[in-house]
Amino acid sequence: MSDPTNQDPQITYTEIDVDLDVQEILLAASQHDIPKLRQLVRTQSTLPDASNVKDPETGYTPLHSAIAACEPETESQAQVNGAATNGATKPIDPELLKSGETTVKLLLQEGAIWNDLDNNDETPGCLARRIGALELYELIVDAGVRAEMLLNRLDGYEELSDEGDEEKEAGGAETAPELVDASAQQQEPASAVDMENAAAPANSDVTNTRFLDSNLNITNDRILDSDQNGVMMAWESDIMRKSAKALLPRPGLKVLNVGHGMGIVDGFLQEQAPAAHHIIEAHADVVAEMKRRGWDSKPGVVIHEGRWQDILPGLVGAGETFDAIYYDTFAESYADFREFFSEQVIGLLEQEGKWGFFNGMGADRQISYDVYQKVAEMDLFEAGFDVEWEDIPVPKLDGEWEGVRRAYWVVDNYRLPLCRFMD
Ligand SMILES: C[S@@+](CC[C@H](N)C(=O)[O-])C[C@H]1O[C@@H](n2cnc3c(N)ncnc32)[C@H](O)[C@@H]1O
Repeated sequence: MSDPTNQDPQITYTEIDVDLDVQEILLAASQHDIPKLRQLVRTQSTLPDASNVKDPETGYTPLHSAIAACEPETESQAQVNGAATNGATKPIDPELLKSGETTVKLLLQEGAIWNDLDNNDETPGCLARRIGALELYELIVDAGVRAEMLLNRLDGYEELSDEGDEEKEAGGAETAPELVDASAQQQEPASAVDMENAAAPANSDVTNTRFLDSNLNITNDRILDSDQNGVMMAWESDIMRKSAKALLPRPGLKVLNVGHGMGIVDGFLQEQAPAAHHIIEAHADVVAEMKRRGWDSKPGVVIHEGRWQDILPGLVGAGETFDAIYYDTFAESYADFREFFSEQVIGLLEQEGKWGFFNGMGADRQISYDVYQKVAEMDLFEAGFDVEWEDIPVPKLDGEWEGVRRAYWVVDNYRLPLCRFMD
């Protein structure tokens, strides 16, 4: 057994120094003391990553501390100025908010991670939103957009390189964490969110292939993969109905749906009486189920068995075009989605056509949802599309997740996208 009194004094002093350094930075951040904070994070600190230190008890980073300092007091239930109150929250002092903004901007410039988690599972943006500091929330969202755009570009850059490709395809190289829960390990910040299920790893090729090789559990109200991830759930029906109606406003149009799942959106598309209805589906179990339900004998329906990556070039080559396109796949990354709209939709959509997608990116945390809405908007713009968003309230889903590995939907409103070619 070791003797606890026999410690190396050097180590003890170093630990104390490190702790004091951390507390000094966090204090300067919470006091919005810009000169001191700048000095500490730039020059004075011996810490390797001074902008991202953490309080061991709360998990607060300097960003958390700067934002938390703006939290308005709750007027005491008991008495304020002698009168009883209802416990309402006071507005944030404008001066405090202003100094908070300057501090947050400085920290972001100095490399503070926008989505690091504290011990309460909150990112700095979550904290800002909870206390009503919306100006600070927007600063963090913008930082998230910049980080994600950069990472997405770097991801594309890596793909151009020949070297190491085999390793990447074998699943060895791609370790970038997903947008939401990677936040705690954000020295290598997040990237490549999954389009729907944030529980699935972000390596699109390997993950999609593994998903397509796995057995599915298909019931009346859900499809689960072999890891109990929700592939599709009946609570999404209202979203599917509204998407189908927005895409096909009148009968006689030509539509393409990518990803049949439970056939919910395809059912609603059928109700709009399309002249032709193409469906691409890659999973053998889903294809078998759709045939069992007679989809292959519905008038005007054409089923393409396989991945859209393999099917669409043939359709483009054959000169097929559509008035409406819908995209809702599973276990694909944002990079796949971007490839879909920037490389494929362009060749398939009629000039006056409309297209949409299941907008589940980052939906297990409001700030991630907001960041990815902006990222998608910018990439859609770059690819030549305008997008309109319609907010649809999502009912409370508390009972829905029983038996599902992870709740992939947490935010209050679904933002339904409707995209068109720019004028
Ligand atoms: C979320 S479900 C679609 C749900 C559908 N919107 C509905 O209303 O029921 C996703 C579907 O996409 C399919 N899928 C996944 N990757 C695909 C790919 N690369 N190409 C085509 N289909 C794919 C899955 O097998 C699954 O059936």
